[in-house]
Amino acid sequence: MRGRINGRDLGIALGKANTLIEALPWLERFSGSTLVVKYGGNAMIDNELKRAFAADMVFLRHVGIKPVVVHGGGPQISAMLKRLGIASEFKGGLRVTTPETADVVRMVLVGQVGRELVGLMNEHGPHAVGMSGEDAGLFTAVRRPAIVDGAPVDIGQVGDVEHVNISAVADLIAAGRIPVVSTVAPDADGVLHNLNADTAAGALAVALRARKLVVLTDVEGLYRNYPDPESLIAQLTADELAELLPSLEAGMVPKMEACLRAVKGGVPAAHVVDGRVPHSLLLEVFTSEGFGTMVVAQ
Ligand SMILES: Nc1ncnc2c1ncn2[C@@H]1O[C@H](COP(=O)(O)OP(=O)(O)O)[C@@H](O)[C@H]1O
Ligand SMILES: CC(=O)N[C@@H](CCC(=O)OP(=O)(O)O)C(=O)O
Repeated sequence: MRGRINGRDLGIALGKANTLIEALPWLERFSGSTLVVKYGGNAMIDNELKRAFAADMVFLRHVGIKPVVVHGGGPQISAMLKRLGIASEFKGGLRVTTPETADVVRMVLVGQVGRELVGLMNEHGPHAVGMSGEDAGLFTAVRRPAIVDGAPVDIGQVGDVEHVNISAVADLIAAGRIPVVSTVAPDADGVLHNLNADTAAGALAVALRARKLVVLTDVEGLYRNYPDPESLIAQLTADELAELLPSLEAGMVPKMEACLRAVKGGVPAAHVVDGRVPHSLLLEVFTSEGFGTMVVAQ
């Protein structure tokens, strides 16, 4: 039987009630809106964190917000390539992708990382549906080079999102499901491309006219002078970010480009938050203080 709140516990109980009521204005504001959440491979540290993430997505769904998950898996792909004796190489923050690498990327993202997240969310009920850019024509890719020292360098089957077929996810959202998107996609000729997950999340947030893009990673947010902890940026505008971009290092480049693309494409706010902190997404969405770094149009 449930214990009843008694006088001794009242302080703690009122604290819980205050936490719930602090969320009210944010629930009112965001209920009914679409939230694109990018869950980075580096933030998938242990099962407990992944479970907390899955519970957060289901929580959002239950309070009337429409989460769309785009997951990464860079470290997981690198681990599988190593097991298979295939070298990993990155240029300008993007993986050099041969046809053989592309097969491994698809196998790990679709068959392993995406599956696991879908399974964790579905422990709460039949909520999540996994799909990749190949399903229902969700993404069409266009080959992109890496930018190294200001110059384009060919890195194989790596793509940007050329076209999004929003009906592929809109139908799932309308049915009350949580789409969990793995970022591989065919180009116009049907050739499989590896999409950076930040890039794909930014493009999807714009196409879906999302209310927010939230990127979960393994740092507290964007640092002006990485890794000086004093230089963490709480908020910046698209113009300020555009100015800062050329000075950023590898992993942060696609992430901040995605935030910029989202905000310039009409998404009111893009956030980078620390996915190593359990429930960091709830702290960002439902507290007045917010969490991590927020990018706004102006
Ligand atoms: N200015 C910066 N602010 C924050 N992190 C930075 C910055 N420059 C480089 N980084 C690096 O970017 C990493 C995050 O990118 P990445 O490793 O690709 O993560 P994810 O798997 O979440 O996409 C951080 O762990 C950090 O080492
Ligand atoms: C082109 C490219 O670099 N694709 C990424 C896709 C996965 C990803 O983006 O994962 P994270 O978000 O965990 O970094 C890769 O192959 O690692």
